Amino acid sequence: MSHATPLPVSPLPVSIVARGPLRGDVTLPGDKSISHRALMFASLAVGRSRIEGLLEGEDVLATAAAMRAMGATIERDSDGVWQVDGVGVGGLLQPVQALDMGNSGTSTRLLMGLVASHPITATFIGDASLSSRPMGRVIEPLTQMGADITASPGGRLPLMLRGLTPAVPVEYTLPVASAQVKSAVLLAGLNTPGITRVIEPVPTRDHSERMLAGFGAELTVEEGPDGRIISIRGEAELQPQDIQVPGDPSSAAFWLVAGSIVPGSHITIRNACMNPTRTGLLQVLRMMGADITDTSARTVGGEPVADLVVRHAPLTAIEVPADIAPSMIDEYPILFVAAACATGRTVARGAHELRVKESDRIATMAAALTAIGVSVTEHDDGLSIDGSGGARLPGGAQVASKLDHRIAMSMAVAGLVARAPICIDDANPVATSYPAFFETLDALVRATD
Ligand SMILES: O=C(O)C1=C[C@@H](OP(=O)(O)O)[C@@H](O)[C@H](O)C1
Ligand SMILES: C=C(OP(=O)(O)O)C(=O)O
Repeated sequence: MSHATPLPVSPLPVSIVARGPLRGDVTLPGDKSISHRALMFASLAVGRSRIEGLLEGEDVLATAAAMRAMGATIERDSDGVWQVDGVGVGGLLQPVQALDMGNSGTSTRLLMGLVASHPITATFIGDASLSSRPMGRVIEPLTQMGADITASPGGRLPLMLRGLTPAVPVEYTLPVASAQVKSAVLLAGLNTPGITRVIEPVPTRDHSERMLAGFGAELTVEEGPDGRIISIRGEAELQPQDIQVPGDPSSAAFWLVAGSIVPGSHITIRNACMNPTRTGLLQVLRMMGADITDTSARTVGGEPVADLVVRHAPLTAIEVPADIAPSMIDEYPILFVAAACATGRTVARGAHELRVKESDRIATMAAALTAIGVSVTEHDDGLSIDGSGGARLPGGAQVASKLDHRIAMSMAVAGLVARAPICIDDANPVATSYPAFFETLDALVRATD
C-alpha cells in the first residue's frame, strides 16, 4: 500500500549537564491513556461532554483529529477545557482521508476497534516507529468480529480496515497482557449486538472498564478461573460526562527517579493517578529503598489519585518481580536509570513486551546506558544492570532516542547525575506524552540555582 507520509521533522539534539538538587512542586500533565479514552468515549456519547486536564500531547491530539475526521465536534476552550459533541455509538462517519496516528500505538489499536463495528472503511498510517509495531494482535480478534483488514507485511501500518455492521460478538482470551488489545475488542463490542467478552489472564490497566461504566455502558468485571472476565453489552447508549483527567503516573515516574538519584532533591508531585494497575514503579522504587510518601489520597474522575513526595535516598539493587511488568510497563526505561545509580546488580526480566514499544526499549536502553559507561547485560526479556552505588555515571556520549519519548526523557534524567554531558540525538519525541518536560526540569533545578 502506498500513502502520503508526513514530512519528517528535523532532529532536536539536547545536551544535559549534571544539575541539581531538584526542588519544588510538579503539576503533572493529564494521563495519556485516560485522555485518549475520554476523547473516544465522549465522541460516541449522545450530547456534549467536558474534559478537564486533557493531555495536550501529540499522541492524544492524533486521537482528537481522528475522532473529528469521523464526525465528532471537538473544541478546546481558552481556559483549557475541551468540549466534545458526540455522534452516538454507531454514528461514526467515513473519514475522507487516511487517519494519521503519528507515534501512537494506543490511538491506532483502540480506534481500529471502534471502526471494526461501524459501516465505514478507514486507512491507518503512522510514523516510522508506529509503522514497525505489530498490529496482528488486534487484527486477529477484530477479524473474528467480522472486520476486513488489509495490512502491510508483518501485520503493520499502513493498513486498511473495513468495519462490519452488525459485527459478531466474541469471547476472546488475550494471548498477550495488553490493555490496548483488551480495549480494542471492548470498543468493537460497543456497537455489536449482544455481549462481547474479553478474558485477561493477567490484569492490565483498567481505564477503559472504569470509564465505559462511567459513561453508562453495561459492563461487568468478574474474577474467573482463567483471569478477569470483562463483558460489555453492545448497541450501548453512552451519556455525556464531565471528566477530570488525573495526572499521568508514567510522567511522574521521571521525577520519582530524578528526585531519588540527585542528591539534595525534594519534589512534590501533585495529582498522580494511583490506579493499582499503574503503580508498579512506585512499588519497585520503594523496594529499592526510595523515600517516597503519598498524601491526600482522593478520587478524581473515577480514578484513585494522590500527591507524591520524593526525597533523595540511596537505592539498592533488587531482582524486579516479573509479575509486576504489566503495572510498570512504560516505566522500565526510567527504572533502568534508577538501577544504574543503585548499589549492586538489578535484574529486570519478564518484560518481553518492551521489544515492541515505540522502540525496542530493551535494545535501545542497553545501547544508551552502555554508551554512557554503565555495565549492562541484555536478555531477551529485560536487562541486568550493575549500579554505580550512588556515584555519578560517566556520561560524555551521544545516545539515540529512536523516536521514543520515554527513552529521551529517561536519558535526560541520567544526564542529571553524569560526570560529562549526555547528548540526546533527538528530543522531539518528548512532545508525544510530556510537552512541558524540559520546562518542568528547568523549573525544578532553578528553584535551587
Ligand atoms: O491502553 C493503553 O493506554 C496503553 C497500554 C500499554 O500498551 P499495551 O497494551 O501494548 O501493553 C502501554 O504500554 C501504553 O503506553 C498505553
Ligand atoms: C507504549 C507507549 O504508548 P503507545 O503504545 O500508545 O504508543 C508509551 O507511551 O510508552
